Amino acid sequence: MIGILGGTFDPIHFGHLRPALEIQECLDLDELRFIPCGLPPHRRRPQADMSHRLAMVEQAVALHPGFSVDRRELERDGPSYSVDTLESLRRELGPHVPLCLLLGMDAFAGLSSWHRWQDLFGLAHIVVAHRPGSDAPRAREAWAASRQAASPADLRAAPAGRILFMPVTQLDISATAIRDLVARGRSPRFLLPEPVLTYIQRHGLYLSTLSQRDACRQNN
Ligand SMILES: Nc1ncnc2c1ncn2[C@@H]1O[C@H](COP(=O)(O)OP(=O)(O)OP(=O)(O)O)[C@@H](O)[C@H]1O
Ligand SMILES: O=C(O)c1ccc[n+]([C@@H]2O[C@H](COP(=O)([O-])O)[C@@H](O)[C@H]2O)c1
Repeated sequence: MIGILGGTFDPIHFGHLRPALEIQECLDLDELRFIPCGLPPHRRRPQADMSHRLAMVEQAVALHPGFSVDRRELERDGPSYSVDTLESLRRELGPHVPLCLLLGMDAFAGLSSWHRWQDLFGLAHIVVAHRPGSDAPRAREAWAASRQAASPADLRAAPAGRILFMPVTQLDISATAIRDLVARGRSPRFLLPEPVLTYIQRHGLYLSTLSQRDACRQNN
């Protein structure tokens, strides 16, 4: 069984990595692929370039065997719709391999606004990680009634179509808060892996315009 976690990853942080690891272990996933999106469909353009976001994801996934990076959304033009990604994965994996799309509760709450959202269930299971401040009781009720899986074993029994809610360790970490800390000259250390922090510092990512000017002056 394969899991995928899509995200803007601007930057990747422990709020992505720890729940991903817990879900991978709990579901006994053979592989968990992180899929950085090229052009996020429902939000402003990312602050860091695609190449930087990819490099940070690569640094992070290298820390754990069983994690990998899938670049297909970066290599496609147009908005990175999940349904297109799942269709291309399904073509490669064939119809029988169980595939799990991992989402945080905040992303799950907006699922019915996604491009061709009804088709997602024919392509993958949906595994929802609880996230601090993001309970979505109405979305849960609406969706769970017909599709909720009772256990990880239910997911293995079919290639797609079920929803599983996973009570992972609650980490109140967001990429927005990390970008904000850096822009204010504060350290985001211990919210994200050290190699990712080093990468951010080395490339001067997320600095405010003022700090960018200072950094440029220091480099010249
Ligand atoms: N702390 C967290 N706990 C659980 N899930 C999370 C957490 N942070 C992100 N996710 C989930 O990971 C996926 C990718 O998230 P994304 O890259 O947008 O990170 P983010 O921290 O939400 O970013 P931003 O603050 O820029 O919106 C989404 O499904 C999101 O719900
Ligand atoms: O397919 C869609 O319409 C769609 C709409 C919103 C978000 N997504 C996907 O959901 C994942 C998390 O998105 P985000 O904006 O929270 O980083 C990422 O893989 C996006 O491509 C997908």
